[in-house]
Amino acid sequence: MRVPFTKMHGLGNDFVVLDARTQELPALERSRVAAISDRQTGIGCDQLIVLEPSEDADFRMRIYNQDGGEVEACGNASRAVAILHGSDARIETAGGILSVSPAAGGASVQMDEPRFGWNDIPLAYAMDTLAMPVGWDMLDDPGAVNVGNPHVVFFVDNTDTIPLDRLGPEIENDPLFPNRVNVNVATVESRKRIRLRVWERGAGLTRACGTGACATAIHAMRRKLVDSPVTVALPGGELVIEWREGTSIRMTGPATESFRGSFEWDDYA
Ligand SMILES: N[C@H](CCC[C@H](N)C(=O)O)C(=O)O
Repeated sequence: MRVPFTKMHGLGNDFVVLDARTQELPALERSRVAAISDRQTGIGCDQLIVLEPSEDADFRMRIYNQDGGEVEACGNASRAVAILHGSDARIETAGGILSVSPAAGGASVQMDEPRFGWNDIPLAYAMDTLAMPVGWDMLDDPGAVNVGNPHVVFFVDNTDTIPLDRLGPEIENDPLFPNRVNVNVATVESRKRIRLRVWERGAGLTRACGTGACATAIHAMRRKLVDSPVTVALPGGELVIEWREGTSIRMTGPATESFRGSFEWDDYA
């Protein structure tokens, strides 16, 4: 079966988007997701995105990490799908309902309120998620935020000096995080600007992470280090995050359609 796809990215965090709203697709096994996502032997992407019909929203967006695992949220993909859809939409995800509005060259995304309870992240045992008494090597005193998916946030003097390729997987897979975790290392440059690098659960180092930018901005606001809105500068570019305690999160930034193609379903088992 020939399957059309759209290759997209948000600040270099890239996606293969399959539209199952009009074309029925067989179930996606982990191995097939990993094969399609593989940059050497497959099409290559950080996440595989599948659009489906929805009872509760305009459509549903399923998100699969490069390792084949299905997850709850993907901020950059939400903006990419918004421009693909071409008009305002409510999108159902496993992490909640999103409202997206495409604009010139990008989109803004309204997401559910963040959650901070230790068992909402989730963590394996109770602790204060605003100042967690844990550390790994030079990374300590983190915060944890769930923005549909789980994030841990460390503030450091200079993000470029952190060996995230080594510490990222160690923290991602630590038993403290029963669902694993996305690892954010951030430098607060001013009350209006944060620099961020992310080791993503199930995808590794990416050029940008939309939910990571949201989680990091919110944690910095909770610690009174930045104001809202704040600009988050990732290796791939900048996002603007707005949030007030007790309200939903708004993320605004670019998204791009790279190219369209098709593949033979049975080529990726
Ligand atoms: N790795 C993330 C999913 C993708 C998030 C990232 N690509 C974004 O833009 O939010 C997770 O396992 O929760």
